[in-house]
Amino acid sequence: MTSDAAPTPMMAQYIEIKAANPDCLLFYRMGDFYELFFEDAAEASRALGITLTKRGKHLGEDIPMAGVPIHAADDYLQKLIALGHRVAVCEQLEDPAEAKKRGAKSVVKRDVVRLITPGTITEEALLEPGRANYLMTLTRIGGGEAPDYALAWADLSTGIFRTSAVGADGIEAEIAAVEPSEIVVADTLFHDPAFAPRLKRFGRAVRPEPQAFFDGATAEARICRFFDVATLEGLGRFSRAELSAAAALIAYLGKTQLAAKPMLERPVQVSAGTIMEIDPATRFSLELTRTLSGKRQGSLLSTIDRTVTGAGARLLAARLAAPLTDVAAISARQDAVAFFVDEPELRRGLRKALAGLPDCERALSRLALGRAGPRDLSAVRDCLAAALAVGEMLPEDLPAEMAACRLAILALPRDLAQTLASHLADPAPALKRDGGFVREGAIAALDEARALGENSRRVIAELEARYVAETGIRGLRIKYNNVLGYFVETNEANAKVLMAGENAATFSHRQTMANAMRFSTEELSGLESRIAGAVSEALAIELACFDDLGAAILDASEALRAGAEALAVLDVSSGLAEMAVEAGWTRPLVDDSLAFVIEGGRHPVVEAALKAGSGEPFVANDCDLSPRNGGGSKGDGGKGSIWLLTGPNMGGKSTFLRQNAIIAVLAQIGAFVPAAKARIGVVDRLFSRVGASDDLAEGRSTFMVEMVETAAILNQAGERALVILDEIGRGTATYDGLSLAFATVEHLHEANRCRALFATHFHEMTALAKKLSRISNATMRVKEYKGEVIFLHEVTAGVADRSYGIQVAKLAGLPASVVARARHVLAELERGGSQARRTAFIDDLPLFSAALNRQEKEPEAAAASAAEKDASAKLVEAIAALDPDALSPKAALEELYRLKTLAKTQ
Ligand SMILES: Nc1ncnc2c1ncn2[C@@H]1O[C@H](COP(=O)(O)OP(=O)(O)OP(=O)(O)O)[C@@H](O)[C@H]1O
Repeated sequence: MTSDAAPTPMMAQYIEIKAANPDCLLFYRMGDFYELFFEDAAEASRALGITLTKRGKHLGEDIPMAGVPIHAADDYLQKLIALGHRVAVCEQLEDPAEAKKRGAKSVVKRDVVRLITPGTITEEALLEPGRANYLMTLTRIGGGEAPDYALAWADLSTGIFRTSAVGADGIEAEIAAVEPSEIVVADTLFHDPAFAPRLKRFGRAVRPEPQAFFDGATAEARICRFFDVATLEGLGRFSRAELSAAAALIAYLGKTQLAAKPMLERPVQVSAGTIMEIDPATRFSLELTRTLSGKRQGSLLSTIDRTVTGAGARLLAARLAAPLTDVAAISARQDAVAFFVDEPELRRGLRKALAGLPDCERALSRLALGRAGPRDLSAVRDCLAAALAVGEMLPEDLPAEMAACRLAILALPRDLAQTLASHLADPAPALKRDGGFVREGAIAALDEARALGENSRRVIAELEARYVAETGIRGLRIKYNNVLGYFVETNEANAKVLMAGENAATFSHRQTMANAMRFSTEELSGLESRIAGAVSEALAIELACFDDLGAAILDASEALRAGAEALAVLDVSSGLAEMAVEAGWTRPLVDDSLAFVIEGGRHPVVEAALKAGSGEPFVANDCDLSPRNGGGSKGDGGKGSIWLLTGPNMGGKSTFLRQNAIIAVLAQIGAFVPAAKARIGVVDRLFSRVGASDDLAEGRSTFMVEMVETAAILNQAGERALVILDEIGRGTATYDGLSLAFATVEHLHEANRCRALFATHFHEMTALAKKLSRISNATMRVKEYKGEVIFLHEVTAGVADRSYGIQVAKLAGLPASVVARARHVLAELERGGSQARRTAFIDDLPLFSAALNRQEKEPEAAAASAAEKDASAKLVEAIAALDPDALSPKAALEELYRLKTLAKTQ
């Protein structure tokens, strides 16, 4: 390296730190900015639209640089994280003055204090209020035929920590239910060609880390160390895979949070079988949390969400992602909703008390991580006050779930609430570094220091007036800047007065400016140190108060968390009650039977959309998939029924299918449902295949995706499953499709024996109702009026007489000539007859005859192709050229062979 190529000490430090964090954008702290260099600068400039500049040279080349000011860093971080970047935050670890003491050229000590990754953010500005932000680890233990898998997930911003052992088949379903922002897997699993394709669907969220993070042998010890316990026995019986996943999560937190220790609750096991399994395709097609186009607005969650706090919205999302299967637990939740339905006054009062509350759970997490500001303290204060007010509202006699909430609220520390209320100013500033967040009158010493600061300012004003009087200079001013501190300023002409005679002893010259001169005086310096002392003393008192309040909050964190959770539960229950009252929902009966009876069911999202749009009413429909002889478990009674639904396009089939699945989901999260009456025997697994989707990223066509998903259903659905299938087999040739649809329904009936809804355009299938005992036909009613079709959206028993596809096509704006032509073809086809006759009809039709003529002529045309003509001509020529008389017998034989070869080439 030549001397001009040697990096400056600072650049050498940068390069070293960057080398240790190669996969992150490095935010390198320099004064009031985070600077980025080299490729990082170019990337950040592209992603954030910030200016790319340069600073010095490295190896003879300019060093690209881009910077973001500290105060705006959160906004920039948010964008980078949303784009899938990871950011290493490198801070100055000492005062620059300290570094200077070591020598003029020494560099301020810096190091990375935190890696910001999508799954580990905690800042309010980077998080969505109503959405949990999960970091997840996936572990595989044991090779061979049957390895064990487990997941662990945690929300750093709220402290939730869960583990779950999963079967190999259920991994994607469980990941989809949690919707993590980041999934950490061992690099060996990440690169395993047999497993890697399964991770592909989660895209950039998946992150490989060293296998050592997942080491099973040290897992338990690592977890115990983190929670400072001697054994995990009291927490449940975790499988080895679960321990490995939980320990890996803790290891990853160590790597990203470095010194700071997040406040996680002890891990809670989510045991298989307690939650309705819903695979990713079903979640997608039912639009539970996102619409088919990926938006939150318009999903089931956004339609039913009447919560008024961020924590409530998160809890509702979590409940919707994991409907229960335990009847008692469902009924306990229903009791709470029912209570709020019956108590409108209390519901309103409670929702008013909770509305707009800050996020206490997230404030607590930031406090534990040492990243809190004054507003986090005031968030705790406000939540505590609201919780205590809610506690007053709640009567003693409550359903179990609410009674538990009330107990948690009553256990909240009232003295802390008082301390916070009496100490914190309102509103609080965002940053603690400038003080101003402690209320006047809270701490006597602080009031004194502040008064001194204030007084000193008054004394300065008095001093200025005195100097003016004494010197007779009216333009004399006392000013302040960071370099000189307080100083006296006059213009040049007046300065002479200050420098002459007696004045010269008082005013000592400090600085000459373009049109002013600056002086200091002893009195002024004395005052200045008194003021500075008072201000810094006041700040020190405030910061100490911040620490004390923070420590007091953390001491009570368990109770506070429980209280915050209680408020979230009350928010969800009262929100669901609000929804139920607003939209006329009812409490479903959920039991252990196999019943599935919905009377007057509605699709909440379509109904809301109709209301907001055309204002048309939604037509309610019944559905009954119960076993034929009641809900028993013997004989036919133990097997669910199947409805075969036919009807016109746009008739409302998909809506009907989906609404029944959605009602089952709502019932099992403990909500009321959009139906006049409903009885649902617990559904343990929900499958929905509605609508087509390509999976081009994985190289699968629409039909292939449909078959893969159908295969999953037929292989996995047990008798407690609910299966919704829409137009299976439509993506291939008619007969193939029809045969597949037939076989699928037969399999559902005979092998899976589950409750199912099956919509189809193959009217031939309705014959199955005669053959299979638990199949019924249902259809969407339509009316025809003057050749137009009117959709009644009404489901009735029976079979659709036709599909009305052409009428729908006309509504869609197909050219009139095409519609007329299609009617004509249809009429001919419907005249029926044998396949041969039908083909003959079609052949007679003008368009088809044209096509046919072309087809018939095609063989001739082919025969007359140039190449063939050439070959025949050659053969004729060769025969003509022969002179049999002139040939010996041997030559004649040779000629014969030659002709034969010529003929073969034709
Ligand atoms: N019960 C209902 N009451 C009122 N309007 C409805 C009802 N069901 C469906 N609709 C309206 O009809 C439209 C079409 O419904 P849907 O997509 O369910 O039809 P479909 O029979 O599945 O059609 P296709 O066979 O073409 O997929 C919906 O977007 C909605 O506006």
